[in-house]
Amino acid sequence: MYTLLSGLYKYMFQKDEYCILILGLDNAGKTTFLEQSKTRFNKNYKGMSLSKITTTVGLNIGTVDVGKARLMFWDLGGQEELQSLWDKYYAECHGVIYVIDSTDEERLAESKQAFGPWDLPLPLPRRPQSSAPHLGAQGVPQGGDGGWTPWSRVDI
Ligand SMILES: Nc1nc2c(ncn2[C@@H]2O[C@H](COP(=O)(O)OP(=O)(O)OP(=O)(O)O)[C@@H](O)[C@H]2O)c(=O)[nH]1
Ligand SMILES: [Mg+2]
Repeated sequence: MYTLLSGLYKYMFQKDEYCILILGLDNAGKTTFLEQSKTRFNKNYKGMSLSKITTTVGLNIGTVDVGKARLMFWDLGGQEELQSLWDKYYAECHGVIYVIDSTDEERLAESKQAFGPWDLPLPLPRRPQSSAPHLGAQGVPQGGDGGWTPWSRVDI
């Protein structure tokens, strides 16, 4: 009986959870985008002043509920020395938002390069999960394949 009721409860109220990476060069506007999304979609969220946002060292995590989906955004630091950490998150994410400051023409080539050398296979779309992957001490996803779909090569 308990199993039946808990299954029904989960079916009715549990949200499918998706992890979305927010990538892009430093100063591109990733954290600002995340804060704006949280303010727009989370009714009770009192957004922080955008002028207080400082460069991200590590990552910021933000959750936004949209209908039956829960989007967990991982906003990673974009500084050059932090870009080498990006690929640690690919296997655990369902999607990527790549932010470009279109007014910063001088850095467009750099932005393309940071996005471009993905000579790596990207994961296929993954099925949603009921709980977020475990993040280790440095905020990097830890262990286990979580039953994800195998990787497949995608050319950009
Ligand atoms: N005018 C304008 N300024 C923006 C916009 N988005 C972000 N900014 C400004 O750009 C600067 C950098 O924004 P962040 O959100 O910190 O950039 P980031 O990509 O998170 O940078 P890192 O954390 O260093 O990787 C801040 O001064 C923001 O106020 C935008 O849409 N328009
Ligand atoms: Mg940031």
